[in-house]
Amino acid sequence: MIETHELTRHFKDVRAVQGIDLTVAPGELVALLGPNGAGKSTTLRMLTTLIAPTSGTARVAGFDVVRRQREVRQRIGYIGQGNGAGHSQRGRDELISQGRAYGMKVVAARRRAAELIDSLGLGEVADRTVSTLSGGQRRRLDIAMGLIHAPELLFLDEPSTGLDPQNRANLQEHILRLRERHETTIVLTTHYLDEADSMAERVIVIDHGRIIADDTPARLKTEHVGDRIILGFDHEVDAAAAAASIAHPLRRHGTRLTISVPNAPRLVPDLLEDLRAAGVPAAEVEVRRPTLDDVFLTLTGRSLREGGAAAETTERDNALVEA
Ligand SMILES: Nc1ncnc2c1ncn2[C@@H]1O[C@H](COP(=O)(O)OP(=O)(O)OP(=O)(O)O)[C@@H](O)[C@H]1O
Repeated sequence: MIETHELTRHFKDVRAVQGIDLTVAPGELVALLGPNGAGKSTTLRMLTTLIAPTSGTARVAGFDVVRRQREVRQRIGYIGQGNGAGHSQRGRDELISQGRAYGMKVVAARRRAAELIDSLGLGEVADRTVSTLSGGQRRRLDIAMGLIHAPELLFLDEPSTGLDPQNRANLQEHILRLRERHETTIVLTTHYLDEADSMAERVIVIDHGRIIADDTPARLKTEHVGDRIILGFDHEVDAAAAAASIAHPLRRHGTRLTISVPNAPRLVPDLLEDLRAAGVPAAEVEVRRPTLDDVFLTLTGRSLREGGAAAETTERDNALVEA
């Protein structure tokens, strides 16, 4: 569905995108994750023919983005960061006009608008003037606009930025449902770690215009960071004795041990039992599973949250229990 080779875009001396090789198969849901200024939007704008690459090539839906712009545009939907929908028309009419702009017959545009209003839960608001809609409703209408011509491939640039957590969750659910129904390939950009983690099967981490990792969220976390088990003991001498009996890599700080393991929840029961059998039972245990931010931190030495890159607090799987 998408194939790029050394895709590059410079703005004077800013190297926004530096040689991206990317393949996206039909039906995939891919999230481009990276801090502000990483080059996500610029990549999307090249793939949607809005700007030309400085060098390199990209084929989207089977056509070259520079030489066959019209063919590419007919096959894709693009929902940018701004608000596409106008203000004075009713949502339903906006949708129908958009369909007409894509050359659809009025009957077909009406039918498709009705279908999207249904799939995106816009039933109650479709007949209201766009200017009266809430942020979340507007964003869903934007998505319907991008889908009116039934594109094979949908690009969403930060679809949920600016929405409150409830509206964001709601929008994510709609995107997932929509994808199930219409089998659309979806590429979205986000700087919300939880959004990339929960929605995408594949996360492409971009930093300084380059792809630095590309995998499922679970594999990114296991391969780049791994789990940690933190054990607390009543006395330092017990912690030292326990450390000597544990085969996994670990660090000791006084009465606490931090153990690095691939799959903590499965290891904890045996580990606790072994320590009890060895006469050095743990007093506390905490399992810490990595977030995509930990992955980014491991890869770059920086946090995605720095500089407000990702405002959302990601829930860590921290369970502090009495052992
Ligand atoms: N039209 C432009 N002219 C000059 N520089 C630009 C232009 N568009 C983007 N840039 C620069 O290119 C770099 C990449 O920007 P881009 O918008 O692609 O990042 P991003 O990852 O989408 O960030 P954000 O999450 O903030 O949208 C930034 O340094 C940006 O300032």
